[in-house]
Amino acid sequence: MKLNFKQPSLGGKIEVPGDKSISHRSIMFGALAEGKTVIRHFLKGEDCLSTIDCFRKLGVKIEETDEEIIVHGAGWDGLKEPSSILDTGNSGTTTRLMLGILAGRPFHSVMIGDESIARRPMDRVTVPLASMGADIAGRDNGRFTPLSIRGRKLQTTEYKLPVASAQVKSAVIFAALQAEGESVIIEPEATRDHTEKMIEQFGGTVRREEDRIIIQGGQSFKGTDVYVPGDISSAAFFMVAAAIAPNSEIVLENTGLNETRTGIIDVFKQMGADMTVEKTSSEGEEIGTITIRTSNLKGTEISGALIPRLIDEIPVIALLATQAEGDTIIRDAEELKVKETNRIDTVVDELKKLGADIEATDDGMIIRGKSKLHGGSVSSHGDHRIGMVMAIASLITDGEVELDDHEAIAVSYPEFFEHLNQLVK
Ligand SMILES: O=C(O)C1=C[C@@H](OP(=O)(O)O)[C@@H](O)[C@H](O)C1
Ligand SMILES: C=C(OP(=O)(O)O)C(=O)O
Repeated sequence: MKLNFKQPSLGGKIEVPGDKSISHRSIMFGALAEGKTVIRHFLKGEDCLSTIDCFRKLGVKIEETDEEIIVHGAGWDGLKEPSSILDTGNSGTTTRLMLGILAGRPFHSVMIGDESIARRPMDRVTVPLASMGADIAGRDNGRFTPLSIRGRKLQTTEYKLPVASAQVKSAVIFAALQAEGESVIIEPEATRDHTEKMIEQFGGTVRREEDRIIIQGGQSFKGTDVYVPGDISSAAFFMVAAAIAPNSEIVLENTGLNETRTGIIDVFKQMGADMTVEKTSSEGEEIGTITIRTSNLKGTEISGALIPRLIDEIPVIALLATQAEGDTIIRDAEELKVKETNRIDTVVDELKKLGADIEATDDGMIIRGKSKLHGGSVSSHGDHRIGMVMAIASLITDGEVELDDHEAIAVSYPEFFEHLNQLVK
């Protein structure tokens, strides 16, 4: 795809598509609940469509209209042995969370994903699940897909997460919900808490005591209505676009503002961005409006507890940092190496092709600011977020950007180019 924007300004108002993490979980809880769940503003990205497809193969009736997804749950026992392989596509969230569900169901299932999923570590989930009695086999001792799950009765656990990962936490929560008695999950650093919030929304209970999440097994859930807020991880691309393009001001309505996800807002503030954030609803998931204008940015340091709160936004923050005054240093972000691609390497390599002064480190990157970017040929490497970073970069390049494999963007943001063209003046 050729991108030739001639350094435009951005203006206007959009609502980004539904949050990916919440969309996945709404299908999962809807399937496990008894009765009907109606989901509005669901993300129809490829990853969430993979989740729908897997639950249909497990015997759950799911209807799709333009406005709503309707899940007809029949409780935990409503899931049936699938007669074909569950294909999780490109989605780590689908693969890992479903392992926690399937480990405790009384049937056999097989899971496979795409080439990227086949490289991503699954032992971070299969090891704690095995300690609860799960029987999961896979390539390289259960480290990689394809995985075969023989569902069994599970025991409770007290598990301290070795990595800050909401996917691992959520998989263990789904397993703990099926065990008899109380399980404790200890989280050294807070990660997104959509699973915990959704347990309550579907009529269950979960206790949080500092870094301990306490789950009572044997809970059942009741179908409900879910509104999925806009995905702040998708909004991030246009926040960066408006901050770095000249004479710009854009408004992003109904964006999710869950505290465990708003690290990017903290970074924008640290960098001195011209931005306002207004909360419009605080029931369940917080929602609000973000307004962002062309900004004079300064470099910053991003590390520690902030990392899990903006993990998927780091590639686009790297682009933002190329336009700031001074250096930006990102540390403690090794997790980027096990995403759809090694995102430290892909973002550094691709931004360099456009003239950015950026260097990979063991656990992050160093970006020197005020780079003048030029055109060039780049690739998403099949990673949706890298594809969107390069498309946003093309707004400020002197010359055309040729983006290979832009189709990957449909994984999390099918309307991305439509929204981009709408905002470009
Ligand atoms: O739980 C989730 O929905 C997600 C958790 C994060 O992954 P990790 O748990 O691997 O950090 C994030 O990168 C991913 O996009 C979605
Ligand atoms: C890492 C991501 O997703 P997942 O782990 O679900 O593939 C992402 O969306 O950036």
